[in-house]
Amino acid sequence: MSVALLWVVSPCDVSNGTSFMESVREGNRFFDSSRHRNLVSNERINRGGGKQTNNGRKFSVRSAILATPSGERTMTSEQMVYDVVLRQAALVKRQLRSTNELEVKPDIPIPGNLGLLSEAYDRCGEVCAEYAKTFNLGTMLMTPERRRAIWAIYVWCRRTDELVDGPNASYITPAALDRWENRLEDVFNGRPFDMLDGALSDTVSNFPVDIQPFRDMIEGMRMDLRKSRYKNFDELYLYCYYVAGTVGLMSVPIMGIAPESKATTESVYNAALALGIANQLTNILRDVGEDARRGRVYLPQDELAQAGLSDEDIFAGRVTDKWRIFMKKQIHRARKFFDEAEKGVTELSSASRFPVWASLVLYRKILDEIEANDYNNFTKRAYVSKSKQVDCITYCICKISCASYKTASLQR
Ligand SMILES: CC(C)=CCC/C(C)=C/CC/C(C)=C/CC/C(C)=C/[C@@H]1[C@@H](COP(=O)(O)OP(=O)(O)O)[C@]1(C)CC/C=C(\C)CC/C=C(\C)CCC=C(C)C
Repeated sequence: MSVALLWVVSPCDVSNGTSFMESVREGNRFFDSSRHRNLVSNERINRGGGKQTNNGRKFSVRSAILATPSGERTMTSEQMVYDVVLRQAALVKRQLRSTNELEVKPDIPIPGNLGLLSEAYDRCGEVCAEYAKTFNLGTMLMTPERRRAIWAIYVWCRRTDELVDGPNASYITPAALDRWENRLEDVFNGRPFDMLDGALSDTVSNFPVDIQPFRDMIEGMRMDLRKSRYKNFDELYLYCYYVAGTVGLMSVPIMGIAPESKATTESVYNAALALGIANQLTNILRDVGEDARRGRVYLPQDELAQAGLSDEDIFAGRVTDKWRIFMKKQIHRARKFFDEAEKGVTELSSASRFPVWASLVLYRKILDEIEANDYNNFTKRAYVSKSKQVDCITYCICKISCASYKTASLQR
């Protein structure tokens, strides 16, 4: 399956890492960039200039995130990430204010043989259907424009993750990630390299999506290359934001906030961030054994030490009482993030709620399964059975129907 996706990632990338790098370096060769640059600048004018800021040129959150010149951090990870949340929320609000303006949007030219935007989106849909069946099913409730935009984002995230987690991961260097980031900048500047990038280029020109979460996801991949231990939860939080919280921030501008929602835009984005963090923490707790076999320990080192545990205990894979107590605390923390996320789901546009609920409920259930395995996440993979998945989905449908009923009665 991964090989199939890598082909989708870039047909010339499969054989070895060098051709991947070549492809990134020569990313614009199919493209008439001068023509497109004009089209993009026209588009910006049509949108009242909002897009310029959207594409991230005016701010550099990265430098805020990292450090002072002396190398010391001045804020916690949570504070720094909240900056990105505020930025994305501000962008959405700006776009809302300018929605009355007439938009004449040029098509993004798609490189490659097929040439058509709709085919590019169809290919994204196929990848989604292959890799994320349940989620893909949920997207069927969304409007066609939203559904295909979410597909395009999904595919970009999957390709980014495959760079460090796929079969060619050993070829990936920080320089290759830099090239992937350059290619991302090209996507946001309307200069896609391949058809899948083309779908994303079109998406980001249609929806108020900020580039920063995309850059930050690549930063998470860099972190994965250079780091295999996390000193404390602050460090882990930043990693979880990079690789998963970003997905929440990328998705909400597409899914949309319900017009009747009274919640602030910031609070909805915060909930989206929380869902990403909760999912990633859960993923980490489920995969402790698997990660340890790759020499990785994502659990906060200071909390392990406080619990009287060390990396050696993890590598030995012994489920002791100390481990159970430690795990209970970690699970408790992940659930808190799910609770935070729940508050945002009902604020999303009605057609987007179902896939989000489904992903929240199914992922949260993994925590119950870790408990049911008596905290043995070394040799047992917590897994939600098909019948439990059906129960979860039924629960989501009920929850959504109740919420819609309540809203309808309030409006009457
Ligand atoms: C409806 C929905 C879930 C939309 C998200 C669609 C989307 C763009 C997904 C991209 C996911 C992806 C490929 C991310 C790459 C990095 C990565 C692998 C992150 C881990 C996901 C699990 O993936 P994996 O396939 O490895 O998992 P399994 O091993 O198969 O279990 C993550 C753990 C995190 C993914 C993060 C999310 C899905 C966050 C979603 C948040 C929202 C959609 C915001 C919802 C809004 C509110 C207000 C709550």
